Amino acid sequence: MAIQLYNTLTRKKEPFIPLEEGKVKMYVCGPTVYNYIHIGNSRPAIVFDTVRRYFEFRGYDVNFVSNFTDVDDKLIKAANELGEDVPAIAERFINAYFEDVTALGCKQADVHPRVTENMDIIIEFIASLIEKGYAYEAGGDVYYRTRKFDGYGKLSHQSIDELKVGARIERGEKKEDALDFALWKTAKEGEISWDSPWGKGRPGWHIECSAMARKYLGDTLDIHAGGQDLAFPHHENEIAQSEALTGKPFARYWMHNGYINIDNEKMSKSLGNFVLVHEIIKNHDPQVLRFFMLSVHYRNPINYSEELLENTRAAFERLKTSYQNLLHRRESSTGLTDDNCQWVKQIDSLREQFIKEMDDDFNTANGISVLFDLSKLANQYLLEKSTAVEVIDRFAKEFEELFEVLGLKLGSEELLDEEIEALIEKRNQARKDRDFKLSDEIRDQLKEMNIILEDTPQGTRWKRG
Ligand SMILES: Nc1ncnc2c1ncn2[C@@H]1O[C@H](COP(=O)(O)OP(=O)(O)OP(=O)(O)O)[C@@H](O)[C@H]1O
Ligand SMILES: [Zn+2]
Repeated sequence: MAIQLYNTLTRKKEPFIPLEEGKVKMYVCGPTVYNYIHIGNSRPAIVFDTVRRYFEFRGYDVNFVSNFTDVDDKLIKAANELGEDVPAIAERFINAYFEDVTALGCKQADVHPRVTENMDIIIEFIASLIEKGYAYEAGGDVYYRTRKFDGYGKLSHQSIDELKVGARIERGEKKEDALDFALWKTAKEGEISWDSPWGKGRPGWHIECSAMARKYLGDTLDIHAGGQDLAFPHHENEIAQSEALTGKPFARYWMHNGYINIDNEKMSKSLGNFVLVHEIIKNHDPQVLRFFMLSVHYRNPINYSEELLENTRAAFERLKTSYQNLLHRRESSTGLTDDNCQWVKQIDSLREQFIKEMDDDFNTANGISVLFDLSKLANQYLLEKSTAVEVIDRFAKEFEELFEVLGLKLGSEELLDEEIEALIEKRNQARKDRDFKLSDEIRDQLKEMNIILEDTPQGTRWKRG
């Protein structure tokens, strides 16, 4: 069966049918790089990285493009406030973005295009829209003629008349109609700018994605994605721009992630109720944050609190401990045992269950439940008197593959200090009990994780090797 995904455009779950067999062309709106990302901003990064990984796991070749908005009003404002220039700020926060999302287990996109490096195609795009009558110049600005585009409102399911109610013409704007939006903004004195047929200025926010998505993925994409707040007006405007230019559907499937809230309010920079990823990962394993995020279906809201994050840590550790215990047991395991088939069958059926859950609109929450079932099954197996290498390996491989799909690491290199100390405590107890086999096993386990023990008269000391 095909992967089913919820399409904001049709408000239905639909089977995913790629434009080109075996391929997925996917564009995710990236950050405006004027600050560190907060936990809310990290949700689309984690969610759509997982979507990409899952498509790859199911054998698709994914072309994944995610932009950086490296010039816009917010960046210009930040530059003025900090007394720095826009490119310096953008560079700093692009680096910070990579650092944060890499820590969260996100792979780099195939292309991370930047607005400032694509000015030529953006200007060309706007010029073509003017030529076709979908845009007009007014005093150095260029606006999109919203009413001219028939399907306007189809993504956010609003009619032009409903939209008209909320629309205003701000002072100084030279729009023909309150619904029109800016494609090009004339530069104010001293502002960063680029030459264009309409004078010095910079592009509006929406046009950049239409132009860059087209350059890297073509006229029609399989999937276009971003946070729920982007559906309107950003994505609605992207559709208007792209479809007016090409006459073809811009994206076949639109995916939107739900909000991270704090006290039931959207986490956002403007409300000031945000927690930066950069800060939180100083005291919390970033993998736990990823696990936390994936424990909820991507379209549901998450009410964030540090306490909740802390609670998921124990659950995540339980999964990893099962895996570690399997690896340990491998050495003392034998060849085939009589009931191998039974266990392998059960593992197979859990794998199938995981795929079924993920095929259903990337239900990572249920996928993670299946991982807990796998862990329970593994723990049960480890209670058997004798265990077979073959079964242990099968369990271990399943853990490794399914963790990889979710971008989670089983790696012991992330052992926290407390975990190391707990293992040392366990080893001390084993030595008191004169269980030298166990105490040596723990020493070896720690050694494998690059932790070196030193027994001194004052007790056991440890260091990372
Ligand atoms: N609280 C949130 N929960 C989930 N996704 C969010 C949240 N806030 C922003 N996003 C998403 O983060 C991505 C990056 O957005 P962008 O850099 O434009 O953030 P922003 O709009 O400046 O953030 P803010 O909303 O805090 O002002 C977008 O896909 C956006 O939808
Ligand atoms: Zn966009």
